[in-house]
Amino acid sequence: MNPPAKGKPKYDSKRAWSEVRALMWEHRRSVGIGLVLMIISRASGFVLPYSTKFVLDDVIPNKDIRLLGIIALAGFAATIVQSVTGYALSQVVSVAAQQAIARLREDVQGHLIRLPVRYFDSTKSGVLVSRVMNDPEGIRNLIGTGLIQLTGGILSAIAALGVLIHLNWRLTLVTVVFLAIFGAGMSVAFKRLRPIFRERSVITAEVTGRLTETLGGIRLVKVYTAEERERAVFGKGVQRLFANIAKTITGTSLTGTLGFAVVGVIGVIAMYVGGRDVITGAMTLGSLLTFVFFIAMVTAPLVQVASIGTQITEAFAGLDRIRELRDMATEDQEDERKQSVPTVVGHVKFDQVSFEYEPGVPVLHDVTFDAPAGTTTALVGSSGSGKSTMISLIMAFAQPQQGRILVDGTPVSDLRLREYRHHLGVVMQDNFLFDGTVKENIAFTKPSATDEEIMRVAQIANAHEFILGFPQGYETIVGERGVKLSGGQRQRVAIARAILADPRVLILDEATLSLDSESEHLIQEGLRRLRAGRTTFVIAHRLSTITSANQILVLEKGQIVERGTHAELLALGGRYRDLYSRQYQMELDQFINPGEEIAATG
Ligand SMILES: Nc1ncnc2c1ncn2[C@@H]1O[C@H](COP(=O)(O)OP(=O)(O)OP(=O)(O)O)[C@@H](O)[C@H]1O
Repeated sequence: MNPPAKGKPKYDSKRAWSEVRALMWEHRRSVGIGLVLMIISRASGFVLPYSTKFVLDDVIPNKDIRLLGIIALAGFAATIVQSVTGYALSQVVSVAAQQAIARLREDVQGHLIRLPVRYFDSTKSGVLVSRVMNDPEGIRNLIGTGLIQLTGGILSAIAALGVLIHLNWRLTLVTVVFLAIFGAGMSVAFKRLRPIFRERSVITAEVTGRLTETLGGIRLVKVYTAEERERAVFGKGVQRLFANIAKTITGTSLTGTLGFAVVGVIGVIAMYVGGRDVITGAMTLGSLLTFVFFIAMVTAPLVQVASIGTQITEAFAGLDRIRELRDMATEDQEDERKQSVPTVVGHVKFDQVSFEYEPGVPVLHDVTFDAPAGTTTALVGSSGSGKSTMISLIMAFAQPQQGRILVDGTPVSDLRLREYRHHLGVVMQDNFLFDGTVKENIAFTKPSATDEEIMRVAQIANAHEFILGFPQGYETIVGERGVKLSGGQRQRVAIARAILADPRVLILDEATLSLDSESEHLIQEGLRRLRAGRTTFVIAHRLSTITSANQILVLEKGQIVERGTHAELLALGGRYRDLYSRQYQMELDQFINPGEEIAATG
């Protein structure tokens, strides 16, 4: 597991504050009501301790039962007001905060999934999940009870301090000196704790990410009996998390202890100095007891301020991370600057395209070719030669560093991606299905499709028969990533899905594994129907595909080394012939699909 990312943009507290202000302004109604309720609640909390003074100084010496009744009534009323306002406060403010969290989560997820693909390649999914689910939680502490409690704490500490000065200013001065020492200790402690708190969210994201991967690859883990290794990796992560939490527990409990010690010392001083003042008559007994109560009313909020302060720093850090993410331009935002091209015919051209993922490591070099609308271009070449990279560029997942990719004469970089991708269709080796019904998976490309449409495309894709074979038919649940279907069945659902999308440009990555001849035939037929009339790019592994392609591009180390039709390239006797005799001839010898003999020999 990696240490926390270094070289991150610096934490911008000015911007964070302005964001918090904006957030509070947006929720000014509930924050305002919350503040009023909090002030009423805190003020009513003063009544009971302050009435002690009257009971001791006025009621008892004068045996004034009437006044005692009034004080008791006032105390009772204040308690009710305090409880009701306290309840209303949490209702108004907490609900508003949760609503804001829900909205922010929606917002962040919406922004995240519109970011360019390269961002997902370079960021762990655990981190992304945490960005959407955990970081917005911080809001709770800002517009929820956190900041209001903080304000309330500070206000009531100030008010209580006023009462203390009124009761005995000398004693108050001594108290303040000790509180200042406590405050300084707290500030040092929290300065040290803050980075540890921040690191916690990084560790949590990493551990969650790894756990998600382990579960996603559970079959691989089991086959290679890697359970113990995965447990150890997870254990290490969890221990790191534990060590981090342990540090913060030690830190916070130390500050708590310091708080208790300070309160104790202040209590002792109050008892000693105050006791002498009572003896000398400088202070009444009632004032002394009230003083002691009010010391607690000053210190308790201060301790609270320190802990809420940490939560608020956490919240700031979370919002800061969200801001970083939201500052990244989404593909939609980039689209706004581009011209709208509603129709795509499907004429694709690569014009001296060069591309690298990592600076200085070229993956494609000076690739030029023309794929007229409706034709099929087969990409062949050894592993790592750049076939998938070419496909990524066609899907506009990445932009070439040099050269242009033109669609109907317009550079892809000038097209609105949303509009362009609307005309794309894909069928990959490992077709991703979502956990839902077969019907939902086919309709993924057109949610408004009718049952008849879905059935029609399933028939064209040769999927209808096997779907009807399931007891639940089209309502069969396919399981996460489609695990409940066979590879060939998944492939056919993906073909149906692509047919429904009715794309102008089609991308196929043929399966490398041999399927039994029956389903192989059904899939080939489905693909043939899908390809008809569409510009198709296919990473070809099947002989029937390359023989029927309009052009074959032979890639080697990111360059096109040969191009032409199957017959032309065979006649050339070069790299393609080599590949052909090694790969396809073997296939031809072992396994001939119906109809292929003619194509292969023809
Ligand atoms: N996201 C990425 N970041 C960095 N390098 C990458 C990335 N994806 C691919 N590459 C590199 O680019 C080169 C070409 O990979 P590509 O996947 O295009 O090859 P391919 O011809 O499709 O191979 P295969 O037939 O094995 O799928 C490889 O050297 C690979 O390591």
